[in-house]
Amino acid sequence: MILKNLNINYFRNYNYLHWEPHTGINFITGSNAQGKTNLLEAVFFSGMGYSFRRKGSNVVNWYSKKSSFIKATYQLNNTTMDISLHINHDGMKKIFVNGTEEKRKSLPGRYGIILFKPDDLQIIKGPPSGKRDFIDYDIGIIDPLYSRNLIHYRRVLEQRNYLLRTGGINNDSFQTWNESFYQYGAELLAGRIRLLKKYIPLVRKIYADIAGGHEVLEMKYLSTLNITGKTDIQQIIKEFITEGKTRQREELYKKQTIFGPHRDDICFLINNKDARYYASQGQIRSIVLALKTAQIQLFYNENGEYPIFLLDDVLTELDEQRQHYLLMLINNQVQSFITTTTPVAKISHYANRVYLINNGVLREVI
Ligand SMILES: Nc1ncnc2c1ncn2[C@@H]1O[C@H](COP(=O)(O)OP(=O)(O)OP(=O)(O)O)[C@@H](O)[C@H]1O
Repeated sequence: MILKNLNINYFRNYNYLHWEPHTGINFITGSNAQGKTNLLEAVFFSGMGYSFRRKGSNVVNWYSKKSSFIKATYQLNNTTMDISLHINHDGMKKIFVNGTEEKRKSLPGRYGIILFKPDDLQIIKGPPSGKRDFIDYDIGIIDPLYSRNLIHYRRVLEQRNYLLRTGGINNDSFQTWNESFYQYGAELLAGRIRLLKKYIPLVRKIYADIAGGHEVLEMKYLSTLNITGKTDIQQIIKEFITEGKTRQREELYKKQTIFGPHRDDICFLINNKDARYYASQGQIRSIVLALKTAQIQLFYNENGEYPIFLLDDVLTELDEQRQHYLLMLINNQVQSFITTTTPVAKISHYANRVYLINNGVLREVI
C-alpha cells in the first residue's frame, strides 16, 4: 500500500498541508512540539479513521471554527482509493471512500498501516493485557473473522460479568449467555492459535538475525484453559465447559469471569529464560523490533503487498546496529514515515526524502 498524497486542513497544529511523500523512506525531522507526531497521526487517521493517541483529545485545530479535513489518495493492489474525512469539534466523523459515504471498516489502513511507537517497548515487561491487545488489534486486523469474533466475545463477556456481579446466575438468560461465551471464546482462542502459528516463526527468525544467531527467542501462548494441541472449536468448547464447572464457585465468589482468552498471556523466552525478568534493555528492544518487522512480513504474506510503516520517535531508542537492521529491511520495499529529532546528516544516507517541520509547516530538505 502506498500513500500517494495527503491534504490536511485544521488538523492539530496544521492549518493547511498538501504533501506528496516518497514511496520509500520519508524522514520527518524537527525540534520538539513542531508537529512531527501530528503528521504521523494524520496519515494514520486517513487510513484507519481514528487516532493512535489517547481518546478524548480532539484533532481539530484549537483556533479554527471550522472542522478538520483530511484527504488522502492510496494505491492498493493496483487500484486507487480516494479518502476524505471530516471531523468536527465534537469528534464526529464523516468518511468518504471514492466519493461515497462509508463506515470506518472500508478504509484501507485495515489492510496495512503498521505503527511502531515508544509505548510498544513496554509490551514485553508490561501486563498481559498489553500483549493481548497487541495480538487482538495489531495482528488480528489481518483476519476479519478474528476481529468480528473479538467484538462478539467482548459483548458476551460484559454481559456474563454483569450477571455474575448482580447475582443473575440463576436467571434463565445466564445459560444462553454462557453458551455464547463458550462459543465465541473458543472461536477467539482458535483464531489466536491460527494467527500465532503464522506469526511466531517470523518473529523467531527475525530475532535470530538481529542477535546474529547467538540467541533463540521463543514466544509462548499461556492459556487459562488446557488447549495444548487443540485447534478444533468443539474440542476447545469442551475445555470451556470443564473449566466453567471447575471454577464456578470461585467465579461466584469473585463475581467475574476468571478464565478465557481475556485472561490469557504471552510469554517471551530468550535461550529459555523469561524475558520479563532476565532480558536486558537491548534484548527487549530487539524483541519489539522483531515483533514489528515480523508484522510487516505477515501483512506482506497475507496480502501480497507491503504495508505502510509509521515510526514515531523510536529510532533513537535503537542502537546503531538495530537502526541499520531496520532501515535496511524496509529499504526500497516499505513506504515508511519516520519521525526523529536526530540531526539530518546522521540519517540522510538511509532516506529517500527528509522533511523539516517548523510550527506545523513542512519543508522538503533532501
Ligand atoms: N488540536 C490541536 N490544535 C492545535 N495544536 C495542537 C492540537 N493538539 C496538539 N497541538 C500542538 O501540536 C504541537 C506539536 O505536537 P507534536 O506531538 O506533533 O510534536 P512533535 O513535533 O512530535 O514533538 P516531540 O518531538 O516533542 O514529540 C504541540 O505543541 C501541541 O500542543
